Amino acid sequence: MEKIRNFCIIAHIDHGKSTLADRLLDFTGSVTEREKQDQLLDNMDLERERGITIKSHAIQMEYVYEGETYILNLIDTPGHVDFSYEVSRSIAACEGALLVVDAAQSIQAQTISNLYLALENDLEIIPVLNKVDLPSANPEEVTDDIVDLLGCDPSEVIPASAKTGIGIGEILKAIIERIPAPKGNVNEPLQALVFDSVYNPFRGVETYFRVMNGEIRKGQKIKFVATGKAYEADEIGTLKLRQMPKNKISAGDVGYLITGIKDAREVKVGDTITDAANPTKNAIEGFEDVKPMVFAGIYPVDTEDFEELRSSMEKLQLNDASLVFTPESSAALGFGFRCGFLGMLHMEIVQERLEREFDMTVITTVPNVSYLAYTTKDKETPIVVNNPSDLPDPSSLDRVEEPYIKATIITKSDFVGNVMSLCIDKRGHITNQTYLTPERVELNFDMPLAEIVFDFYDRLKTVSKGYASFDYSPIGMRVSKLVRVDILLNAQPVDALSALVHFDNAHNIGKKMCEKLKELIPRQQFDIPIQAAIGAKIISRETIKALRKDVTAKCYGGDISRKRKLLEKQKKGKKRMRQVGNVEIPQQAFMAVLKLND
Ligand SMILES: Nc1nc2c(ncn2[C@@H]2O[C@H](COP(=O)(O)OP(=O)(O)OP(=O)(O)O)[C@@H](O)[C@H]2O)c(=O)[nH]1
Repeated sequence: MEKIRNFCIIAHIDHGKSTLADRLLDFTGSVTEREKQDQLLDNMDLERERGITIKSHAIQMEYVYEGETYILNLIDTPGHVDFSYEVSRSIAACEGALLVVDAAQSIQAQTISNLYLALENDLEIIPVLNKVDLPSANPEEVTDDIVDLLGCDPSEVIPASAKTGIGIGEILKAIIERIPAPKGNVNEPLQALVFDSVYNPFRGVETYFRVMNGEIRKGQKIKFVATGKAYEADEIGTLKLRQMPKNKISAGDVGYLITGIKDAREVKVGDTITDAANPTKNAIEGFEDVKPMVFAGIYPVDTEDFEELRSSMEKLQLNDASLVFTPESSAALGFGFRCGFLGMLHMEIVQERLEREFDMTVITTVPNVSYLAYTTKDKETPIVVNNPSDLPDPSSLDRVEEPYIKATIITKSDFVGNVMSLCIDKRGHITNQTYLTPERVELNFDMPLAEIVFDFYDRLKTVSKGYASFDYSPIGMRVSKLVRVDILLNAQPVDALSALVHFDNAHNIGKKMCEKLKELIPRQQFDIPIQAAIGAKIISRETIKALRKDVTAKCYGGDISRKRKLLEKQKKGKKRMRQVGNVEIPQQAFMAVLKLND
């Protein structure tokens, strides 16, 4: 165990995490030249075909230092804020972290948020100043920034280039000398932390774990503490470029487990694996069920495809444990599902996979966050509102609470004004402002999650000309004045177009919604009034004027095949349209509320 080092790499996006990992693998000879050319690529093709993530989640290197062979386990952390809980679990499996900072860009929002996670887990931090080869690098200044942030000595910061290989030997030396060896007792009952899992269509769920105490043996009867389920460890092993089956993995080490589990939901990141017969008394602390943050309806374009959609969603859930869904029905769209996602990125991935892997064309409705509503009858028991139609009638409503987040934004001082007005526009309250250097400012805001899940990040990039980085973490529920804005087309309410918005913005949003829908809904053979309403009160109105579009008008003469082609083309264009009453609504219209500022 003294010869094992478990570490992760934390960095802001694009600061060179993956490139550094590759360089470490090269330097330790974990990939031979041939493997680099042949097997690595083969492996990747295969993985691509099977639809498994190409990146490895943990990789083991061997490195000889001062005559002793060390085992270095590099544990990968997911990069996107949607998956921050998973980052915290990966971090919990390590004793140390390389904090990679780009020598041209210095410290950014995710550098800080990931650093805090690492410090909470008592990790030894090794600061790496990457990209020193860049002409635009500012090594002295950025080193000062790092020293200020960590309170370390400037000599502890390792200048490196993941591209040219500068400093890689120094980094390996620091990993061995500065990161403590894992602690743990081989003689105690098995206690292993699940930090990741992937779904492999041929072998079932592969679970990645770090043994904290005891050991896990091939064939052992094991149990997952949170789910309470027991399995046989069919195969265990360590992860090099490919899986290396082993007979046993002991305290301190990292490995994979295959048990024939076919449903990803049975393996939860953060859970503890233990021996079924002699279970540990101390499950690893801090287990959390991942909670979806964003909800939206998914409906088949063709109502007849509902059952097919259900079976596709069930299959998708087998390998995406964080996807949740329940059937719902909409007067406008018929039967579909209300789905919960970790964030907007996750929602896009799910929609994309339904189309690509299952050939389903779906309509997604306006996403919203999850609210809690209390009625005057019962002011204590909340009603969970994941769908605008679940909001109780305003007359019976006592109060509504919405989720808030703490946002961390780092930007240049020139853009502080712009960023502040954006955040205030998004109902944010500034809580802190710190000058990291005379040019760089860290701003903290408390903001409603609902305001940032949609277009916030894009607008932040615009107002800061790209010089702002952003991260957030949830801070609980707060009371808010919410109303539901309904949309009526041809005097018929279209429930799938309803949105929950803050009262102060409701009139403005209602007006913009009507204008946007007028743009997006194609003209039809009759006038279509569009109205926005809060309860029975109409707050805005537009009209789409009638038009008859005859696509075959151009086809004079008798060429029937050409005419058919045009009609076919027109049918395709309609694919993502839904007939609601006698109005055809294209997919974009259902998302119109998100694009009001375009
Ligand atoms: N010049 C120079 N470029 C580098 C260096 N390290 C990484 N890069 C480049 O920086 C870009 C981002 O590097 P990645 O390794 O993909 O960064 P990452 O942090 O893994 O990014 P994500 O995976 O998107 O989070 C790539 O274009 C790299 O080629 C370096 O030391 N010097």
